Amino acid sequence: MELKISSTESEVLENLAAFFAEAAQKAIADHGRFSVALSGGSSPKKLHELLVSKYADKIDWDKVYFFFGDERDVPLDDAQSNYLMAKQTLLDPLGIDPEHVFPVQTALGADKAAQAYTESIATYFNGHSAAFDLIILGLGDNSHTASLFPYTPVLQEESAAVEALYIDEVKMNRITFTAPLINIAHNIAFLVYGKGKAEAVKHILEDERNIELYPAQLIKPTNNGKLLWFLDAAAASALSNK
Ligand SMILES: O=C(O)[C@H](O)[C@@H](O)[C@H](O)[C@H](O)COP(=O)(O)O
Repeated sequence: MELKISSTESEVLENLAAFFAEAAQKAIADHGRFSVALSGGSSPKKLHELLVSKYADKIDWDKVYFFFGDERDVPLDDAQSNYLMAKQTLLDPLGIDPEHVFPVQTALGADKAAQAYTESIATYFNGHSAAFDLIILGLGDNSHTASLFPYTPVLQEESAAVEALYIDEVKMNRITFTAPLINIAHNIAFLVYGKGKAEAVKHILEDERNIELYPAQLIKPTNNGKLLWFLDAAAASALSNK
């Protein structure tokens, strides 16, 4: 695991954008395409905007394939949709071919959408191990990541790739990558900035293992992948070993 602590939010975003570009270039050179699972929430918006403003002509975007680490069980044109946020801040501005974007088909209903997403991922990886080239994750102030929330059954999932479940904390169904799917990725990058995340970062990185309370502790590469934490000083401020 690698901590990349920057003094400011903009430096964190610059670092992750540069890592994204490097990972994309390596994957495209190695196997002709780059599979990335985007994070939801608000933190990634500025990363997307930076990729558009600075990397539009530095990455072969036509060889990038976009998935979503989790999705809210809402229509894809709903303001809460992670797909809609990515469409508005990244996919449309870059003119990404919709054929290269895999939204969670929430119109099917949560359970069927999770099943369909599992099949889409298997088809993309053509029966091989679903090892994404990059999975970007956020961190909630309650230590959840993707839609792996505290005290939910999905935390115990050891084989399924995608699960749908009702999350009482947010009063909605979510569809989420499971920890086993995230952990086989070649690169896993947390993007966490702001003081409000400092306690959660400390829980995940320094407190005793308690995955029910701190689900993001589940995230550990199992396929020789890289785990990187892109943090600003504020989000890292509660760490004793920086
Ligand atoms: O669908 C979601 O909301 C995300 O996948 C979720 O895991 C998010 O990354 C964290 O809640 C942090 O969200 P913020 O970046 O908005 O703080």
